[in-house]
Amino acid sequence: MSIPARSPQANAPICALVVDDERDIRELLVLTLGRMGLKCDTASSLHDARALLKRNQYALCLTDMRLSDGSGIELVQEISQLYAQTPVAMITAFGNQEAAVGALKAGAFDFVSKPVDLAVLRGLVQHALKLGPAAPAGEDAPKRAPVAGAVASRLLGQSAAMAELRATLTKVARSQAPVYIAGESGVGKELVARTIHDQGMRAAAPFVPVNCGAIPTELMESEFFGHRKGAFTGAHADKTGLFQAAEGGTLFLDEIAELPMSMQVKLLRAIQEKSVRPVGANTEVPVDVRILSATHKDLAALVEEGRFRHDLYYRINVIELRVPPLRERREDLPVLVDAILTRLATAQGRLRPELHSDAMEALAHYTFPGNVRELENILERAFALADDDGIRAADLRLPEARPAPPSLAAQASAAAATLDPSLIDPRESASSALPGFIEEIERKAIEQALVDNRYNKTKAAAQLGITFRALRYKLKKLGID
Ligand SMILES: Nc1ncnc2c1ncn2[C@@H]1O[C@H](COP(=O)(O)OP(=O)(O)OP(=O)(O)O)[C@@H](O)[C@H]1O
Repeated sequence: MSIPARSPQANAPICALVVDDERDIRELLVLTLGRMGLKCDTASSLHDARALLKRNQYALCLTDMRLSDGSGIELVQEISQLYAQTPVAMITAFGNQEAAVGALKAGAFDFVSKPVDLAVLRGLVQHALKLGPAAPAGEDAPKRAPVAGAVASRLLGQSAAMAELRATLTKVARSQAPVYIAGESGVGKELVARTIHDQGMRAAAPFVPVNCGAIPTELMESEFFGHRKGAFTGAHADKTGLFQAAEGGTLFLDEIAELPMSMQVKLLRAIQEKSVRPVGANTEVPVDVRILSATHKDLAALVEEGRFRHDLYYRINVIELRVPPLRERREDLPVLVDAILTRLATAQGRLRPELHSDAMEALAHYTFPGNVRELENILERAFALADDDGIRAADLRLPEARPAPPSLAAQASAAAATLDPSLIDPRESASSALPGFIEEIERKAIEQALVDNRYNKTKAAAQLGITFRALRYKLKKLGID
């Protein structure tokens, strides 16, 4: 079917289709959209909606879930397939998360629950309009937004897996559906989340990454939802939470598996109701935030074990993306190595060193348990050690190229030795000032523990005798990425 191009004239009326069998709701929606400058056609049944869609082109369709002659889901599916340039949103009954998730899976870009909150509805309409001028999700989409191509190129890799991931991201960016990003540590999950944000219609609004494992449990509610002055001891002023900080944009919940059960319930509520209640406040504040989440853990297994709420998993996992480990896409190594070395050289004002073929060969055979982040660390270290002659395999100091791995007991005593300040000569340290010296000891111990535990932070923290959160804090403080 050929779809007429949308009128390029800026002052041509923008048309929306409102589908609901309740007259009052239709009128409310038409009034609200009318105040936003949209002209509306209305349909009270699936049959009428189909007829209108055949004749006209719409910048947006809002449909109720239950229609007299069928389900709104059917309409969502048809619009996504036949009129892909029309964003469609579903109106669902309050608290009916199955319907909301079903609509998103069927291709709706968003949903709004009844009773319709007009502020939420206005936000949704604005987002829908930013999706135009219409371009089908798919191959044409990257050409539409100039920022998209630029950002997509940051997610490097020539493998088929990365090409497929980039193509999926372009489609996913158009939707408002929650995306769950699975993959090992250091594989690029946060970069994927940023790319979705940057390519989507929320790009101009904030991208707020949150490490769920780094917030102390007792502060979580206030961090996420904010608080009112006087809500608890120490609440000296009103504080905006992370949801409100991400207003209009994206909240990226990294390490979501670390959320305590009590917080999982509250998070689910905020996501479903699209509103938050700051600690100490009497009223809810509507929020318009897209939720992306990630963890390196097997979330489905945690759900099975009863350690992660099934309903929250179901809600955040409308679209699941898997970022493959680096060892499954070794073709990406040359382009990644090239980009990382160029970045290091530019940052340090040095010439980009040559990577000798023996070094590339060694990288090609290495398993990269810490994925791209580990590759970055390896190259950074090699870059520091390399002379004008370039980087050779020995400069990489790959764990597997070292002498036979020590036993666990030997590893433990080696870690303990690294922690023993008496074995480190402060005169050999880059900084002989006490804070710098202590930091250096910490850095060495942490780096060693990470290598010993194949970049598994939970195990590294256990080896170091500190909590996972404390390790995350120290990694951030010491700038160990
Ligand atoms: N495909 C890629 N192209 C370019 N850089 C990448 C790619 N994948 C990862 N990186 C880089 O590797 C580093 C680690 O990536 P990122 O922080 O996104 O990983 P992660 O999976 O979120 O890690 P963690 O599980 O530890 O939170 C970052 O510096 C990121 O820019």
